[in-house]
Amino acid sequence: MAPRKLAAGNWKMNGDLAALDQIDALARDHAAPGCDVLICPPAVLIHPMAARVSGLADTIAVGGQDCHAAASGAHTGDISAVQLKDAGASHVILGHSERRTDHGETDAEVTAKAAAAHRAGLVAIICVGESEAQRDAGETLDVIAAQLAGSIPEGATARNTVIAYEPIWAIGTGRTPTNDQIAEVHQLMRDRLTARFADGDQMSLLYGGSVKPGNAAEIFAIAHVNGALVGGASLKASDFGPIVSALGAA
Ligand SMILES: O=C[C@H](O)COP(=O)(O)O
Repeated sequence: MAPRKLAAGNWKMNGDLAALDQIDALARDHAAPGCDVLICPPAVLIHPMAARVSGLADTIAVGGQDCHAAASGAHTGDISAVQLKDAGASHVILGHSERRTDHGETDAEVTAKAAAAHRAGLVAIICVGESEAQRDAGETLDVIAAQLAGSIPEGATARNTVIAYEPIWAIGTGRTPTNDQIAEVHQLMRDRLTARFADGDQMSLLYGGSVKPGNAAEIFAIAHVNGALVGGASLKASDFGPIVSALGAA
């Protein structure tokens, strides 16, 4: 079985209730059979967005951007995977570089969060990616291999886990790696996942970092790129829709 195609939008700390209209426009204008579509809005929008998509003919999944490793407890400001599920989420992004940088998240913490997501019945989208200094130092493949080894729990399967490669220097910058650089990392990820997990050959691998309507088709043609994790261009249906369509056509 081939990995599932996934177009995932990460709204980060953007959007409000009025922005939910983008969901209607996306569903109306950009159906892409055979391609899963996911939006991860700020936590306060998960439940209203889930309610909004439940009325749509073409399903759009809703996800969180982080979760705590515990199911409940005295953790002010945090949200558990169980609560995300209860609010209507089916996925959660974990280990995004902005979480690793802004909140000091370690590989071990990402693993614990992913295990919690799996226990709650969520698909964990686990992010890895090198800094510009690491790429310049020729350390990219070692960094990615180490993050993969350290950030994925043992119970991961192709059904409950997606891996996203996001070079930190490409996020929100308008810069992207060359196709060969993306291919090299995605081949490494496929090899490592296949070696470690029984169905690692079926895990979806996303590329993220300045994906736009203008470069999406080219990126989706690269081997072992099964979709995208999109930031800025996921905020408007007029940008995200063509990316979804490009993935559907790939
Ligand atoms: O999670 C999404 C990524 O950080 C990519 O963001 P971007 O598409 O704005 O570069």
